[in-house]
Amino acid sequence: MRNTLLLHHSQSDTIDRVEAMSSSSILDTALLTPRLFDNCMAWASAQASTLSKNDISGLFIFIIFTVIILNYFSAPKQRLVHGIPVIGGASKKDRIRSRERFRHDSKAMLTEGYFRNNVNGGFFYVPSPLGERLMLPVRYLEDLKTAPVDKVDFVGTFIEMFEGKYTTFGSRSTLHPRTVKADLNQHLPDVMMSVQDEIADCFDEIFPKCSEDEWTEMPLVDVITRIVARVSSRMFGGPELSRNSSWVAASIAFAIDGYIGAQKLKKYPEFLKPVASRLIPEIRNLANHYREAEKAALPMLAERARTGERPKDLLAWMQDAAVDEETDPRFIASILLKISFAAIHTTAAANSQLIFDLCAHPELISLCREEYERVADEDGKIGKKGFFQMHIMDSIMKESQRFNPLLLITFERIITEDWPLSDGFVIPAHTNIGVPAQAIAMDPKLYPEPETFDGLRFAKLRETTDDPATKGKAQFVAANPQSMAFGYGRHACPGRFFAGDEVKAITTYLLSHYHIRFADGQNRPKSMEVETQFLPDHAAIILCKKRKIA
Ligand code: HEM
Repeated sequence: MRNTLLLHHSQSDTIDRVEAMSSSSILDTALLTPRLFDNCMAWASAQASTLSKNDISGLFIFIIFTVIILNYFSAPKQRLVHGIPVIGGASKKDRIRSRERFRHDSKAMLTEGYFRNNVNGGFFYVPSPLGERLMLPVRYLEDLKTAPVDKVDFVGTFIEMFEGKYTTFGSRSTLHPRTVKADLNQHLPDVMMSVQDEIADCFDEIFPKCSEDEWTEMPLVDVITRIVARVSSRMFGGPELSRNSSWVAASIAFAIDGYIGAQKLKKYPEFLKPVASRLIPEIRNLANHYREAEKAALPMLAERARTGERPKDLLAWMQDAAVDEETDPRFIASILLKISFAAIHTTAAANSQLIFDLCAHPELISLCREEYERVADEDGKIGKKGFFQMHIMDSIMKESQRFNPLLLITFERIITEDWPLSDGFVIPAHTNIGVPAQAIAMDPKLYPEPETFDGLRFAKLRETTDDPATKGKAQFVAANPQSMAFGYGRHACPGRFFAGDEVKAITTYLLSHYHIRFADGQNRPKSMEVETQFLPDHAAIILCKKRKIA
């Protein structure tokens, strides 16, 4: 998910920061700051040489006690609005139990909240390890979609979710959203041409070798993630970057290490995190990934600065668009990792879910193949018009995402000061807000027979209406109050147009060259709930066989 990533600082010192971690954090937080903790520790160490063993133990107990007290009194307290239902019960005991439940049963809690309260325009709280999240009825999205970022904070949610103070996840730089919006989306047709070359190479090199006669087992999510990482790297920095296997490995591992590291760190109380973060191997690995990003990007940036060469890739657009501290090549290299976090696992998840759905509904596969034959150019590639004409594939992708979006909650924001809505309701400061995206997608008022997977649902809608707005809303890339998988408003995913074409191109290549199916008796793998995330089953295997192409 997600996601823009990195702290607000002159990011040239990212590696040092990860290594020295908390010593110079500039993130303001009402929780105990790492600096305070480090200062305490430094002072204690200085004193230790002159003290006895008993004195030292006493000193440490005193420091930890002081820290806990400071932490308690300085932590921002969430104020619950009286009268808004809390899923699982409003008493303190119930909320503590529900916060735990949210870790693995979030979908049911959000469904319960939405269909009992929100569907008719009511708010509800869903307890989670981050506190009681306030779920908003979508009519309030208009009040919030362009709110100032310091009052309705998007990046803060990543910093909280991924322990950004220690993992560096969560960037307040706008360089990458800016360039994705302004440059990538504008040059998408050109980019997609080279991306399709990369896909063919990826299938040759990464996809398991299959015969035409026997079915071969394939761990789908792993293979697709490696393909998406390479294909995305082609867009980030051309063939030089996509063929750099150390970079590609780092771009995949960065997200995994950051994610696992954050999960491990969450088990510690706030005041121990500055120390614990230095001991968690995954968080320590992040510094290596930054080094790898610099090793890959710095020579490319230097060469391009020397020759004035400007290939059509994100690295070049970022180099041109960078201002002030963003112009530091080490900063640009670090942003490459942030954008790969936003782009790779998100797209790989959507693509894997789509392939699971195609295996579960094999009748759709032949429709996709026929559609590809209709829209492909003579050389087999898909052009701008062709991508747009792929209504069937687009529809299946959207239906697949309706059932299995990557995020159960989107439009996640932290309200930093009391924020009045247009009807006078005030969201209290320090509230995490969001919209239950997956529950909305199952609302029968919006989607008739929502529990039925109808791959052609959106294609039929596009064919049976003359209304351009309805046609637009039926597209995979639509971001509106009924389709919240890509968020909404000022931060709605700017990479969704690339992601949509990338998934179409990868899946079309797969279907044209291979047969796919589940093993006999195998059901569609269920997604895994991890708090707000709804992840494709990484252990699931599908079968594939090379197609005989006449
Ligand atoms: C199917 C794949 C993807 C999904 C499901 C997805 C989902 C999202 C979501 C839910 C948000 C937050 C929106 C909000 O809260 O309003 C977001 C933001 C973002 N996404 Fe994506 N994303 C995907 C692919 C990509 C790709 C391929 C890129 C880059 C090329 C990308 C770049 C970004 C960026 C930069 C942001 C932050 C925007 C900002 O700071 O204003 N995403 N994405």
